[in-house]
Amino acid sequence: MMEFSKMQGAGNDFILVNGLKQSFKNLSELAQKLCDRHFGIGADGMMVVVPSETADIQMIYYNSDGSRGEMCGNGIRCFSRFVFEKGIVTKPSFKVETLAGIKGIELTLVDGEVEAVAVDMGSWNYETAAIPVKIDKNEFIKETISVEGKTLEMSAVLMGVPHGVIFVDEIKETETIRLGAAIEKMELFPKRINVNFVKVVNESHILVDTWERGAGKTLACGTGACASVIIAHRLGLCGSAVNVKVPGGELQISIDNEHRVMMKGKAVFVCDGLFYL
Ligand SMILES: N[C@@H](CCC[C@H](N)C(=O)O)C(=O)O
Repeated sequence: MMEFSKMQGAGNDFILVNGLKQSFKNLSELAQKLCDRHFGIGADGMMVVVPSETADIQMIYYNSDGSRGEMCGNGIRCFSRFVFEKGIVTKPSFKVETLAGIKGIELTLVDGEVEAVAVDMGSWNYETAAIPVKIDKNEFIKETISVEGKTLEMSAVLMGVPHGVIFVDEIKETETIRLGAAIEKMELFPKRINVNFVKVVNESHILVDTWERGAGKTLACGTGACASVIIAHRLGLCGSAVNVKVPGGELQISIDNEHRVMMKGKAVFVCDGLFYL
């Protein structure tokens, strides 16, 4: 038996495991087992708490298909509330090591309760070699792709994990699923890619629907919300402080003068339990 917590951030749901108390042989298999919505608990991803030599604590992230993700925006907010409320980290401002670097966390406490979590997501990278995109160009901005009989304009950015952003007049969930699934696995993206369909409402409000690499269509994607704002801002479609509405809730994203992205949103406990291995 193993102890777990289930949490969600804007409907992006996760299983959290304290790796300081329990050790596991194969985390990829464990993630697939726990995240299975029929035979397991059900979640978009799994996070394990492990010690860090360079930050206050380290987050290991796996997608529901068992692949490792370098970073997870909604996940790190849940992870931060988890380590604070379980007494693993005792201060409301701390640092979390991820495969995409060290992220600064600021918990908003109201009457001792974590009301919101702000994350300094760091900077982004447009270089095609870093994202990666298999194309003979330095950046992948407003490029034409053909998929499932459609011609689309897409931009890509690395926001800890690879993201594609496509602006649309209307978000259609069926299209997010049909096109997202096909784009994720295009040869153009050798490490696969997350795909965000974005409708700009005005310069401070956008709607985002995401197909996640390794997890499929989810109700929210934190890094995807950041990537969507970064690209929309670069193309002059929105300002530097944006409210992002996703199917499962809302996130506040802002870009500062030093090219750092800040993300703020909720992190909610669903339940604690024991899982039969
Ligand atoms: N849900 C996420 C992103 C999780 C990782 C992603 N699926 C990948 O493997 O790139 C978020 O909130 O950022």
